[in-house]
Amino acid sequence: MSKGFYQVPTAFNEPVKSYAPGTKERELTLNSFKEQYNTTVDIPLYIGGEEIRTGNTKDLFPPFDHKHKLGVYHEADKALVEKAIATALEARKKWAAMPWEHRASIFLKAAELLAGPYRAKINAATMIAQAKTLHQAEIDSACEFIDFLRFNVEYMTQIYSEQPASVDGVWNRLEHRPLEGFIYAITPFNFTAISGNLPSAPAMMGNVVVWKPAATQIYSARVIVEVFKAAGLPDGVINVVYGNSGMITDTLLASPDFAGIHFTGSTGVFNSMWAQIGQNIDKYKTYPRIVGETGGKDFVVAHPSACPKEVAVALTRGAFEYQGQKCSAASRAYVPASLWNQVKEYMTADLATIKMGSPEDPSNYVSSVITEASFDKLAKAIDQAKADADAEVILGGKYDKSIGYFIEPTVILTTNPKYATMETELFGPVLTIYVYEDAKWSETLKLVDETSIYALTGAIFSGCRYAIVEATEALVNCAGNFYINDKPTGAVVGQQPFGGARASGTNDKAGSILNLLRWVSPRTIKETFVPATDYKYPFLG
Ligand SMILES: NC(=O)c1ccc[n+]([C@@H]2O[C@H](COP(=O)([O-])OP(=O)(O)OC[C@H]3O[C@@H](n4cnc5c(N)ncnc54)[C@H](O)[C@@H]3O)[C@@H](O)[C@H]2O)c1
Ligand SMILES: N[C@@H](CCC=O)C(=O)O
Repeated sequence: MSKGFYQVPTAFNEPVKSYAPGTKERELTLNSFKEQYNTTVDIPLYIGGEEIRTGNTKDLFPPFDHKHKLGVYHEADKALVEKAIATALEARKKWAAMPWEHRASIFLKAAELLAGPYRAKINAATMIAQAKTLHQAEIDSACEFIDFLRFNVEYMTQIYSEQPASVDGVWNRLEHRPLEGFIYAITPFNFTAISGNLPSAPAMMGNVVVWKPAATQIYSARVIVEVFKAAGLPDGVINVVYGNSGMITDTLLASPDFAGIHFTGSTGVFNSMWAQIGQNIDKYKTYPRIVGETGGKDFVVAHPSACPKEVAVALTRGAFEYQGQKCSAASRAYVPASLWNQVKEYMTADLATIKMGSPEDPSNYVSSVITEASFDKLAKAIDQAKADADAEVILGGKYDKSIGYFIEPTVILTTNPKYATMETELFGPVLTIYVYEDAKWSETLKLVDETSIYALTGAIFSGCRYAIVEATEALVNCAGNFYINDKPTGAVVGQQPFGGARASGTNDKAGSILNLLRWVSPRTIKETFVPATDYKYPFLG
C-alpha cells in the first residue's frame, strides 16, 4: 500500500541522437545490426513466464533482402490463445492491486533501459524487421517509445490526482479501477513504438493484456518483450501471441472477459472487429472499450502565398520518409499553378539525390516496403497511373523485387482531383499531386474535405494569415493532427497528441491523458463522517 503522495519525475522528450559518422551511437547500432543479422532467432510465444515453442513455425526475412532468413517464430493454436486469456486473468489478481507507484517504476525503468543499454538493439532490430533507416528507427523505436512510457506515467498520476470536491462532513473520492477483464492489444508493423505503447498503456493503468503484434514486426517485438522483462514487469501482465489473425481475434473477442481492444492498423480490420464485438455484445461481463487508430489519406495544401521550397521539402519528407509507410504520410497534395513549376523543380532535384537500399548503409535515405503484397499493390497503382489518361508518373515509377521490395519514391501528377490515388490509402512511397488554379483556393479546400473518407493528418502552407484562418476552419473535420507550414508527419508525444477521426479512428490520442482514461473505470466513493440518526426533515419538527 502507498505510504506517501509521490511525485513522478517530470517527463521529457528523449533527445534524438545524430548518428553522424564517427559517433558512438552509429557504431553501436551498426554493430548490433550486424550481430543480429547474422544470428538465427527462434521466437517463442510469451504466455505468463513461459516461452512456448509449438513447432508450428513461420520464417522471418528482412523486406530489403528477402532471401536472407533471420529465423522463425512459433504460431499459437486456439488452446494457447485461451491459455493466454486464463494466464492474464490469473495475473490480474495481483497486478490490479499493485500500488501505482510500483507500476510507474517498472515502466520508467523500461524507458531508461531503452534510452541506454537496449537502444542499439531495438533500433537495429527495427531496421532489420521493418526496413527503417538509422534516423527513422531512432525516432520510432528509441525516442517515441521512451516518450510514450515517460509521458504516460506522468498522465497516469494526473488522472489519479484529479479529485472531486467535498462538502462539510463528507469526503468524496474518485478511484480509477482497471477494467474488469483483459485488454486485447493488436498492433501494426510500421512503428515499434506503437507496438510497445498499445499493450503497455493499459497495463500501466493496472490492466492485463493479450498482445498480438503484426507478423512483420515480431522480430523487433521480441526486444520489447525483453525490455519489459528486464524492467521487472511481472509474468502474465502482457502475454504475446501470434498466428492466424482471424482465429486469434475470434477467440479473444468471444471471451466473456474481453474488456477492451487497443488497435492500430487499417480501417477495414478495425471495422470488422467492431462489427464482431457488436455481435458478441451479450456475451461480455462489461461493455468493452473500443480504441482504434486506423488509416489515412493525408494531405498537403499550398496557398499561392506559400514558399515553394518549403512546400517541396515538406512533400519529399512527408511522402517518402520511411517509404511513405507512416499513417501520417503525405499522399495527396494540392499545389497552385503559380507555384507548381518551382515546386516540381525542387522536388526533381531532391529526389535525384535520394539513395535507396539496405538500411545498413546510412547513406540510404529510403529502403524497401514491408511485404511482397504491399510491393505488388503499389506497383499495380503505378502501372495504372502510367496507363491512365488523367494521370502521369512524373518522378520515380520504377520498382524491383529481385532482392528486396523496392519501390522508387514516385510522384503522380493528375488532372482529376478525384483520381484513385487521391482517394485510396496505398501506404507506400507514392504521392499524387493535383495542380489547381490560383483563383480556386476556397473551392480547393472544399475538395480536400470531400475527397477522402479519412481524417488523420493534413498540412497547409501559406504566407497569408487570412488563408491560414480560412483553411483551419474549412478543414476543421479533415484531420486530427493539423499542421501549419510543416509536414504532416512526425508528431511528438507530449507535444502533438496523435490520432484522427472519420475513417481514421476513434481519435483517443495515443500518448495522452485521453488515451489512458479509456483503460480505467472510475468509482466514486462518498464517505459520511457523522451519518444521520433521524429520518425527519427539520421543518417536520
Ligand atoms: N492512425 C494511426 O495512428 C496509425 C498508426 C500506424 C498505422 N496505421 C495504419 O495501419 C495500417 C498499416 O499497418 P498494418 O499493415 O500493420 O495494418 P493491418 O490492419 O494489416 O494490421 C494491423 C494488425 O491487425 C492484424 N490483422 C490483419 N488482418 C486481420 C484480420 N483479418 N483479423 C484480425 N487481425 C488482423 C495484423 O496482424 C496486425 O497485428 C495503415 O492503414 C495505417 O494507416 C494507423
Ligand atoms: N505518429 C506518427 C505516425 C504514426 C503512424 O504510422 C507521425 O506523426 O508521423
